[in-house]
Amino acid sequence: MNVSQKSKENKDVFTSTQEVIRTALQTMNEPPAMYDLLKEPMRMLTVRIPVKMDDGSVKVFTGYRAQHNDSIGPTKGGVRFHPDVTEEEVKALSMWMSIKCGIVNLPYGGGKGGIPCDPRTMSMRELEGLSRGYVRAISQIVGPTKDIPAPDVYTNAQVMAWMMDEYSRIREFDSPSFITGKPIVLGGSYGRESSTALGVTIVLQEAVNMAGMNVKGSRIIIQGFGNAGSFLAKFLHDAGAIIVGISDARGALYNQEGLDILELLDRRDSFGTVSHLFPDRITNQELLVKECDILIPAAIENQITEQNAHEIKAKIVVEAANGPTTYAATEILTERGVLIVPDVLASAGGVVVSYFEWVQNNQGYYWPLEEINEKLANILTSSFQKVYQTAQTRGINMRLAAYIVGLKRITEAVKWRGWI
Ligand SMILES: NC(=O)C1=CN([C@@H]2O[C@H](COP(=O)(O)OP(=O)(O)OC[C@H]3O[C@@H](n4cnc5c(N)ncnc54)[C@H](O)[C@@H]3O)[C@@H](O)[C@H]2O)C=CC1
Ligand SMILES: O=C(O)CCC(=O)C(=O)O
Repeated sequence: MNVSQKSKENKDVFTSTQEVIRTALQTMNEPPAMYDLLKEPMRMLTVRIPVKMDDGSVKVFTGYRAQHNDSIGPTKGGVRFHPDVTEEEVKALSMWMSIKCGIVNLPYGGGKGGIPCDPRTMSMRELEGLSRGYVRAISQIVGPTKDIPAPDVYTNAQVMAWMMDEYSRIREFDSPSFITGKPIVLGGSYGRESSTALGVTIVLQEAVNMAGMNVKGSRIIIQGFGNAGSFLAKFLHDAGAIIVGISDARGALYNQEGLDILELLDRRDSFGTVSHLFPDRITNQELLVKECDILIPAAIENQITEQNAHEIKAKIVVEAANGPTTYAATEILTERGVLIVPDVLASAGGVVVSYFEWVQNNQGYYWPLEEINEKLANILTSSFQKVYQTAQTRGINMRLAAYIVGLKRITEAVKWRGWI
């Protein structure tokens, strides 16, 4: 796909998010001014970041940080390093974060950052320069009580550590609560690394119960084998599911008898790539329409569209990725009786444990893993039920229901503050 097609797709992601927000607010009888406030991030910063590359040249990168709405509290959300990042995509991602935080009741609004770049072709020294340069460029608008970044696609605990160190140097005091997803030794939380996948597993279990199915013995396809996808494959494999398909940026693997997940986990690289090691690779698009009971997109946006929604075989789609299904495809799948657990609910485990990390940093007292996972399970189980019941009671699809649940707290906060 060429650059202009990608940027058109990202624009579509942004405008269709606006449409779902508009419909949700209308259903909630909110005044038009509420939509005017929430249809765009309240702040969008674009920065230029010069980085000295290993060959002696200077490369200037573009960076974005979007802050959607801070009526409930500081904004929160990951930073993405990926070649396809665009301004529209980062804006949409920040809007989804607001809704996600609203659904799981966190004292945050949504934020998101991104840099169009390809970390797979950069050295560690260049990546460190880029991570530190990004923090210097956005330092005025971020901070533990303003906007708290975290990992997303192709960023990890090492990138968070560099960013935290740079911020602490600028402010001249140690600031662990500036960012989450850090290594444990620097104030990271137990369970953050696996939290997105654990959250997906918890809501998947709820969805399976509602559909009268069992995780054990279910045939599952997972698109994406990075942080979210790889932990998910392990958790679901351990729960007795048969993982029949996985994929990464280079292709996909499918075997209706089940893949050898432990071997794939062992051989994947640090960017979540493994499919190129096998000769019988298929494409990501071919994988999505293969036979399975449950489909879990856990990579990037716009994967299930009007083009392939009719061919999806799964009975349940659980969105670990942000924005993998277009709204038109949501309607087609719902019409076909496919139960969708939307991204803003299914992928909320990461930000929930990021919140726990921030709380622990602020109080300087750290919780054991069992306590974190138990708190996470309670939040996500009740959030699933809230969204599911809203969908049932109003006779609407799960995505619109999730937006209504998520927007409710934001609109309340906006009104109490006297903004509208
Ligand atoms: N890491 C986190 O805490 C959270 C992540 N998410 C979402 O989960 C999704 C995956 O994120 P992570 O696992 O953290 O990223 P990651 O960087 O660890 O892994 C990304 C995976 O997607 C694959 N990928 C990249 N470009 C692709 C393409 N064009 N087509 C197919 N596959 C491609 C990569 O090969 C890799 O397997 C994203 O949508 C992210 O926003 C959501 C909530 C939290
Ligand atoms: O952990 C966080 O703060 C945010 C994670 C994130 O970017 C997401 O849920 O999409």
